[in-house]
Amino acid sequence: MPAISFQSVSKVYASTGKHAPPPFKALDDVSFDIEEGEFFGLLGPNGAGKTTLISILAGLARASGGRVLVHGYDVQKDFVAARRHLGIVPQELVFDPFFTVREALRFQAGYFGLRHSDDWIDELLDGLGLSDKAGANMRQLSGGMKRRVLVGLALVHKPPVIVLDEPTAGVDVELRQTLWQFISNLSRRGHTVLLTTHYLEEAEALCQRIAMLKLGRVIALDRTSALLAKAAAKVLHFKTDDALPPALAAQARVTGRIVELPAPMAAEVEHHLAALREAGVRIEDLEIRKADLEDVFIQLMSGPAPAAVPALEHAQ
Ligand SMILES: Nc1ncnc2c1ncn2[C@@H]1O[C@H](COP(=O)(O)OP(=O)(O)OP(=O)(O)O)[C@@H](O)[C@H]1O
Repeated sequence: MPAISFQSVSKVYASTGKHAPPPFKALDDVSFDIEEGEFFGLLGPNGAGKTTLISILAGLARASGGRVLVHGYDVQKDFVAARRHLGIVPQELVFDPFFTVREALRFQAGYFGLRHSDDWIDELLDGLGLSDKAGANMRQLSGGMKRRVLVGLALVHKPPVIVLDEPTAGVDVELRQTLWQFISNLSRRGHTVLLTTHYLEEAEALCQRIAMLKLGRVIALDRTSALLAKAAAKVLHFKTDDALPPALAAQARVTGRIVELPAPMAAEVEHHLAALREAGVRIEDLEIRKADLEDVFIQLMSGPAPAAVPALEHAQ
């Protein structure tokens, strides 16, 4: 049985009020399964529908169509059982300012009906580097520490499925490392992890499979290694102050003076260099590097309007 099963999920945000925008389809027939024990990445640009999908999974929003199962429990019909299997680390820093860290964790454990959870709470505090802050009031914590507490709160009932919605947005390198070490440990212990992130190198390093969403549809779903293999084999990286010839400009990723040009076949490296020479483009600091997940992401996101990936391809 999959840990999470999204089955033809759609979401239309209704138009509310007189001057409101028309109804908006944020998710369109999203279907895929996440297997037990998988570390799974959900990627997509701003507005792709990631948070909407996670809100439906968490029971915070209702799907307009389709259904979502967690360990076989429907998130709407069997909300309590489904929720018990889920630990959700939200994007927003929401917390109760009146509790200490330990009190907040105990309170959350009680909410899930767990009474003797102090050993686990100590392990969580230790793993998240919060032991010395256990008695601190939530108001006294830095933003990064509050985020660690949110992770603790999500895990206090030992859920088999952990969902992290952009957990490292605006977080320093040290916390990112602590967090990933901790989550990777849980993954090794058999927990299922669903991660949404904008840091593609994070997804590349951690996730076994990745789904990419664009305008509410799944446009790619595969093992991370297979997605990388589909990417351009090489990327030309250089600096220039000159305009690129139109044929190359259409394929290039330009950031200020830096240009990156995908070259799926070795021969294209030569071809690109010849085209640049012919157009009189002066280049500096040329490097030829291997493609990474960011290249795949950009290729897919800049492609034509999405066609959904057939549901049958989703099985592992
Ligand atoms: N309550 C709402 N009412 C109307 N439209 C909404 C609502 N919430 C989200 N949307 C729209 O649905 C689309 C998907 O939003 P969503 O927040 O799920 O995207 P996302 O992939 O999580 O983006 P981000 O990476 O910016 O967090 C967006 O176009 C957004 O404007």
